[in-house]
Amino acid sequence: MEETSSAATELDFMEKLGENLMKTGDTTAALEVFRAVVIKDPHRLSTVSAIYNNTHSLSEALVEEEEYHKTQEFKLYEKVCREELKRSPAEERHLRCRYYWGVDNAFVLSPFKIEEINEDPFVMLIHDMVTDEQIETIKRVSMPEMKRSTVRDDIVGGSKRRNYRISKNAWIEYSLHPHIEKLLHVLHYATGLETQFSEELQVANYGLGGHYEPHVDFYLTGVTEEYSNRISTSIFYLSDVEQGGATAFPYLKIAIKPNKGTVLFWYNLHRSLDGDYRTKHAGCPVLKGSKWIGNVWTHDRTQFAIRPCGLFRDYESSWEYMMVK
Ligand SMILES: O=C(O)CCC(=O)C(=O)O
Ligand SMILES: [Fe+2]
Repeated sequence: MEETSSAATELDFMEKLGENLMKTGDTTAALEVFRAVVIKDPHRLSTVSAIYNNTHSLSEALVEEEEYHKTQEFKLYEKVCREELKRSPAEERHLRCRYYWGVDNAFVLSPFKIEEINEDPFVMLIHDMVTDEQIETIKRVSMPEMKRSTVRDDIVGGSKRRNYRISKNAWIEYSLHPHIEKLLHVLHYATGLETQFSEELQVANYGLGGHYEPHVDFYLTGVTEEYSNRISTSIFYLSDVEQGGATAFPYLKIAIKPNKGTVLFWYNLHRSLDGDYRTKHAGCPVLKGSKWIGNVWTHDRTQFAIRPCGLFRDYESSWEYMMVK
């Protein structure tokens, strides 16, 4: 429904009020105001999330990382990395391992080995999906291009180096080699997603102590029809890691150990295409060995055949995870 201009002004005002409450440090009150805004106009979820996240980090700009390290979220992340916090067998009992013949039964002769990791948000592992030959090619072409990783700055734009992400990475075009092209092709058959709407392959390498602290992969700002959001993440594990280096989801209590050739897949967005904050995840510190991964971020354009939207906006279920406590 179109907003009338007076409703818009009221919502603008409420957003400003929320922002000011954030600056005074009263995040609980701010969130209440933000929630009221989103209930009135769900389309404002992305602006409200951006205000929330921006103000949050701006107010802590100087000591941001130290402050973050004191939060419950960070403690949760550390526990999940150390495997001190896991789901109980009861919580996992509905999850299955199964063979999947792929879209159009195209892989009936060599079905995908799917291990369901979580139902909602959906997370799965696809075992033995990448061959050693493909992995060698990916490493060979990306090695000379590897540079210290940066992160996108949603506040002032651009990218910068941050201590919360210590690794090297390179962006590789799929068309560079048939082995790399095949990754996308197979990913389509395994997931049903139109993988032509994917970013270039991001190859990353973490050395000893390398890590990537909790974050979401979806964009908080800058999403347009032209540049859509990251509906899914697929992490191609290109090496094993002797110790540490799991991909951890603090709120889901899941830590996935890298296993060479396996792909970890999850949806970042709700069916309503709102960001799902339950998917916050991290690369735990590498304690021994070296970790290689390839990231494929597929965008949400024309994915409705495989993932139609629901009847209702479903962002509510992940709202509380937006706030870093
Ligand atoms: O290293 C990992 O396991 C996670 C990497 C990640 O989350 C990312 O590159 O966005
Ligand atoms: Fe990520």
